[in-house]
Amino acid sequence: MEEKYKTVQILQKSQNSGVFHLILNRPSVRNALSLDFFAEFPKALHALDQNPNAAVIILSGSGDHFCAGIDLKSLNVIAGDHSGDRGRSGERLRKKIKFMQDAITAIERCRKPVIAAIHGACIGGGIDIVTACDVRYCTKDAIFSVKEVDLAITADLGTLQRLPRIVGFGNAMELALTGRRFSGEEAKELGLVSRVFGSNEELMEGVRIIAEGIGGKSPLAVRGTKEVLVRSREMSLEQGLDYVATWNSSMLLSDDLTEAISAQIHKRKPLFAKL
Ligand SMILES: CC/C=C\C=C\CC(=O)SCCNC(=O)CCNC(=O)[C@H](O)C(C)(C)COP(=O)(O)OP(=O)(O)OC[C@H]1O[C@@H](n2cnc3c(N)ncnc32)[C@H](O)[C@@H]1OP(=O)(O)O
Repeated sequence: MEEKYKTVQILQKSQNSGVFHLILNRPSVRNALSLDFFAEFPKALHALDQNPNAAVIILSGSGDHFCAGIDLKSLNVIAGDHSGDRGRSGERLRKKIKFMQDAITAIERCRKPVIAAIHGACIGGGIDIVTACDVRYCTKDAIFSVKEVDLAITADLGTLQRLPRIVGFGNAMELALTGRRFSGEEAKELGLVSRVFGSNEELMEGVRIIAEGIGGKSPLAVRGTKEVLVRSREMSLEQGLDYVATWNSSMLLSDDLTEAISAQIHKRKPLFAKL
């Protein structure tokens, strides 16, 4: 039985496809991110990571928007504790920020691919989330903004680290310094999303097909591809090549390789054991 969450929801829309939906689920406040969210989100991802039936995760928002960023009412709770010694209250605040960062990084730690399906607004903390995802798609009417600077905040949950690696340093700097809104089409031009869909229905259907395609591949090869790509960002070319050689020195011994080759030769669909 899946755990019940207040801020997110896990759904499996079709049995056996391996595709699970993780939905930001506070539509009345446009899926704004409360402190509860930062506790529940990594738990939900961990549950999916550990679920052998889950091969791919689609992350989306319920209602009219993907995510309105940090819950502005929680910001007071997060940053408003000035009690006691200033050094100690600073240390408490640092601990909270690290806890929130960790919740977003849980996306990268998840062994299964996480695909963001973005519609409507994706603002501030929403950008922190989608830049940690493995693949991003959006609707034509999606609106993005690295909004933190307008709230007198230096974005601190990953956007300033991950966005430049996706759209390039200059583009990330311009978006983060201006906080300006940009469209789904511009997000595609920048390389922030891989494809733009005409409507939310088309987005969810298109992403489902893509996710099912990935879900039908060798779970070990998919896991290895995510792991090696994410880890290689921090490595030199030589270190990255060394890492993948070590990785494959065990993974290439798996039954998946023989199954994939046999399926290719016999022109049939491969069948892989779950992870
Ligand atoms: C330590 C710090 C860590 C992280 C920091 C992250 C920083 C950020 O995330 S910065 C970004 C903050 N977010 C925003 O500035 C966005 C604010 N919201 C909007 O711009 C709009 O709501 C919208 C997302 C464009 C959607 O517009 P619309 O559909 O017209 O809805 P509204 O009528 O504006 O809102 C409906 C309802 O939701 C409440 N709400 C919206 N956003 C938030 C939010 N971020 N936090 C809390 N509540 C939010 C809004 O107040 C309305 O509530 P009612 O009670 O119905 O009035």
